[in-house]
Amino acid sequence: MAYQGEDTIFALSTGLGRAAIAVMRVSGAGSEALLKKLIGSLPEARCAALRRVWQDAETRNNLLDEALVLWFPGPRSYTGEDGFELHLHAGPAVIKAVAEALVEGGARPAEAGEFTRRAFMNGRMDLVEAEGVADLVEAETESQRKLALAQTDGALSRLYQNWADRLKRVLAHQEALIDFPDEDLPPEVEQSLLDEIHALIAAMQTHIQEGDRGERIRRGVVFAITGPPNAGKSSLLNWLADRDAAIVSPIAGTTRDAIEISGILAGVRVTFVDTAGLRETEDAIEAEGVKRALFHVKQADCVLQMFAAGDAPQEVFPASVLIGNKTDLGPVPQAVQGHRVMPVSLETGQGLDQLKAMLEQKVEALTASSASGAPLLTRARHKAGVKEACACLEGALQQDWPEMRGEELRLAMRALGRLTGHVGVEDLLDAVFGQFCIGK
Ligand SMILES: Nc1nc2c(c(=O)[nH]1)N(C=O)[C@@H](CNc1ccc(C(=O)N[C@@H](CCC(=O)O)C(=O)O)cc1)CN2
Ligand SMILES: Nc1nc2c(ncn2[C@@H]2O[C@H](COP(=O)(O)OP(=O)(O)OP(=O)(O)O)[C@@H](O)[C@H]2O)c(=O)[nH]1
Ligand SMILES: [Mg+2]
Repeated sequence: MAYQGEDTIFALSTGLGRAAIAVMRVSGAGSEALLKKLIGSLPEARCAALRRVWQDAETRNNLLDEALVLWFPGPRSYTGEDGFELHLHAGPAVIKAVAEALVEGGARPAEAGEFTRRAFMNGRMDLVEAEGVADLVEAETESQRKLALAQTDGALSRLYQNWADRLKRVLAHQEALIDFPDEDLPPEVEQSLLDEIHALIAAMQTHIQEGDRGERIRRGVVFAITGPPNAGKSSLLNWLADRDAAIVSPIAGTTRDAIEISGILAGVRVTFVDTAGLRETEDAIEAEGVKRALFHVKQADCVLQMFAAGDAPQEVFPASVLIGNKTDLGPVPQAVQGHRVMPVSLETGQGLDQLKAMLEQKVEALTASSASGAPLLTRARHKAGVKEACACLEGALQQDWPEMRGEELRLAMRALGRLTGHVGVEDLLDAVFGQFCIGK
C-alpha cells in the first residue's frame, strides 16, 4: 500500500531572492481538494495549464496570481502521492499570500527533505538515490554534479543491490548445507560458496579503498600548507586565492590561526589551509598554532610542504609535495630524500605555472574514477555500511559451524539492506533527510 503522509505539505522549491518565477510545491492526500479550492477544477494530469489562483475559487474571493499549474496524481508522481505545483510570479507578497491560502486550506510547511522522504517511503527511490538528490541540489562543481547524477540514477544502488542478490544466493546455498547436512551435496557447493564470499569481500575492499575519491569529490580535496616560519606559506595561499587572504610579513611566526580558502581546480572543489610555521617556541599562542598546524597536516588529503632556498627540510611528511620557494634568492635542491622538489618564487612568479599544473594533476589523481568503472561511494555512511558488511563476511569465513556462518551472512545482508534503506532504517531517516534543503 502506498504510504500517504498524514499531512498535506507545501514548500517554495525555488530559491529566495530576486527571480522571475517561484515554484510552490504541494504533496499529500489533501492535494486534490486544495488545488480545486485554489483554481476551481483540476487541469489535465502532468500538463501545464495557465490558471487564475484564488484564495477561494468557488466564491472568486481574492485573486492571488495568474500561474502555470501542474497536477501530479499519485502514485506515479515524484513523491508517490497526489501533488501539484504552482509556478508563480516570484514576488514575496505573491508567495506569502499563496502560502497563507495553502495553510487556510489545511496544508502545512514541509520540513527539510520531506518531499524526497515521502518518495523514499513510497519506494520511488532508495536511500542512496535520495542522498544523490540532496547532493545534486548542492553540487557546485562539474565533478560533484556527475557523481550525484549517477547516484540519483541508481548506479551506486545497483552495485549494492547486486552484492545483496549475490549474498542472497550464498545464503540459500548455506541454508541447503544446514538443512541437508547428511545428504550427498557435492563438495563443490561449499567451495563455490566460499569462493563467492571471497569475491564479495574483494569487491567491497576495493570499493572502500577507492571510496576516498568519491568522498573527496563530494566534500572537496583538502591541501594543508606547512613548513618552517617564513618559508612563504601565506604568500602561496594568497597567490592561490588571488587576494590578500593571509598576512604576509618578514617576521617569523606571523600566521597562528589556520586560514582556509576554497576554490575550484580541475572541476573539483578544493580547500587550501595555511598554517602556522613549524618550530619550537616559548610563545603559548604560537605553540597552539603549531599544534593546530600539525592537526591540519594529519587531516589533509595532500600536504604542500614548503621551504625557502637554503633551508631544505630534515623530514618529508607522508602524502606531501615539496615546494622549494625563493628561487630568486638562491638555488633549491632538485629532490629531498628522493622526493622531487617544485622550485618556485612567489616573489618573481617563477615556477608558478608548473606548480598550478602539478596541483591540477594531484587533484585529478586524488579524485580519479574507479579503475573498474564501478561507481564510487560518496559518504561516510556508505563506507561504514560496506565495512560492516565486509566484516561480517570475513566473520563468516572464520566460522566452521554452518549455522554460525549463516548468521554472519544474514548480518552482512542486513548491513547492505540498511545502506539502501530496504531494512531497519527508521532511526536513520531523520539524519539522512535532515541534511536536505527545504522544498526537496
Ligand atoms: N518543476 C519541476 N522541475 C523539476 C522537478 C520537479 O519536481 N518540478 N524535479 C524534481 O525533483 C526534477 C525532475 N525530476 C522529476 C522526477 C520525477 C518526476 C515524476 O515522477 N513525474 C511525473 C511522472 C513522470 C512520468 O512518468 O510521466 C509525475 O509527477 O506524475 C518529476 C520530476 C527537476 N526539475
Ligand atoms: N625573496 C623572496 N621573498 C619571499 C618569497 N616568498 C615570500 N617571501 C617573503 O618571505 C616573508 C615570509 O613570507 P610569508 O608568506 O609570510 O611566510 P610564512 O611561511 O607564511 O611565514 P609564517 O606565517 O611566519 O610561518 C615575507 O616577507 C615574504 O614577502 C620569494 O619567493 N622570494
Ligand atoms: Mg604565514
